[in-house]
Amino acid sequence: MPVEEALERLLAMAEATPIRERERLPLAATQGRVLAEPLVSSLDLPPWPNSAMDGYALRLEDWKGEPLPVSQKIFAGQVPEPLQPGTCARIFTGAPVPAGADCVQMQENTEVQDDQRVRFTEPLKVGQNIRPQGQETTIGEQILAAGTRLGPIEQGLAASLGCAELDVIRRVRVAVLSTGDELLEPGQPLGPGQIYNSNRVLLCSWLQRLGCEVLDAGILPDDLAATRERLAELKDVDLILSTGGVSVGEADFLGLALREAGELALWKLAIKPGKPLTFGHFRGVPVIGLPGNPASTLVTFALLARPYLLRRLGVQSIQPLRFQVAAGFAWPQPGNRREYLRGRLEDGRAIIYRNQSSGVLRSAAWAEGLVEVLEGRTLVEGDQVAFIPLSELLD
Ligand SMILES: Nc1nc2c(c(=O)[nH]1)N[C@H]1C(S)=C(S)[C@@H](COP(=O)(O)OP(=O)(O)OC[C@H]3O[C@@H](n4cnc5c(N)ncnc54)[C@H](O)[C@@H]3O)O[C@H]1N2
Ligand code: MOO
Ligand SMILES: [Mg+2]
Repeated sequence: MPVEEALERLLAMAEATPIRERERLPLAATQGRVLAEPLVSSLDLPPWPNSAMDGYALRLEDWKGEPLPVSQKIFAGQVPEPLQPGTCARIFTGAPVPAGADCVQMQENTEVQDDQRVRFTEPLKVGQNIRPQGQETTIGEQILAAGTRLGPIEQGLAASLGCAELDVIRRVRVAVLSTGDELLEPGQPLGPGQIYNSNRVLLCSWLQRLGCEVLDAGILPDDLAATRERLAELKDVDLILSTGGVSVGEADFLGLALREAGELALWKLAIKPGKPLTFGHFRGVPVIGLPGNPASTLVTFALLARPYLLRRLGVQSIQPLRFQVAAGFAWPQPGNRREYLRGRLEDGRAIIYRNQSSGVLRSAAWAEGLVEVLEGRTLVEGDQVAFIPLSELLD
């Protein structure tokens, strides 16, 4: 199955089981969360016309080339008197423009005379250096759509509109399961035949960055009965995300357990790394089985599980930024799967890590992004390839 089709099917399944429960949170606690309601402005921004510069406010008509006396001084936070005709007002950035004034000259373009009157040394236009009321936002305008993910910028924007709390979709509850008899948690001495579990922490901390509630379901031995049992225990979650045990080996039981339960939906993708990615349900709970090789786990989580999770929350824009760059490497052998090579940009070209084995997580730590090579494609140096920054995928 081509990658696009797999993604479409995953997204369709996500849309069929949207998470709708919401909670009201203090603004500062909404980082990474998804807006449940459109954010509509209850004020004009700015609420009143204000000065964009430190200088002098005046009515242009009053200025006939002669210096003007200063009738008041207005700081940000103060409420000015209406401007006396024939005068100017000393004004500072962010201070309200007095009624009657229609432009501000910055102080660099003025000279204060000995008699304290102000001479304007440069031409002026109506509206100059005034930020009009409602220039950014007017009352009733929709500022952010429901389904927007909140980050520092959106939080800042909500604060500028006076929101102290926001309604967000509750977190997705994800159980993370690592499968494999060979796995050992870091911190213990490695025995013969063992390797440390790297997928667990990789996924748990990635999910946390995405705003998920993570339930660490530990390590599952390679055993069909144990797999069935553990899957059955994880019934209060929105998704079971496992790694390993999805290929065709005699110790790969995850796909088998789903097939047995009659709910295996997706298997064998034209993606490298990540071919055996598995999606299904176990007694109604969605299960995504990521392939166990660490780089396969990473690529399939980034490109398939992440958008699935975001879509469960109602997020519409899930496509990461990608751009075309010149390949700084050759790709002489066309593949029958779409490849996501761990690469970086050097002198404007994409170069790739020397070892692209799906077992080598170090390739991704070295990389700045995924270089997409389409199925059937060959490349000579200088050909255009798509580059997806990893930073786009991590949050
Ligand atoms: N005969 C075939 N063999 C394999 C095929 C195939 O099509 N035919 N596909 C290969 C591909 S592609 C992949 S990817 C792997 C996927 O295998 P599984 O998802 O079943 O994963 P495991 O076999 O359990 O483990 C694979 C590999 O990854 C290591 N691993 C697993 N979990 C972790 C973890 N939590 N932390 C670190 N490393 C982990 C595990 O030790 C294995 O080395 O199958 C190929 N085989
Ligand atoms: O798809 Mo497996 O693609 O070697 O990592
Ligand atoms: Mg296997």
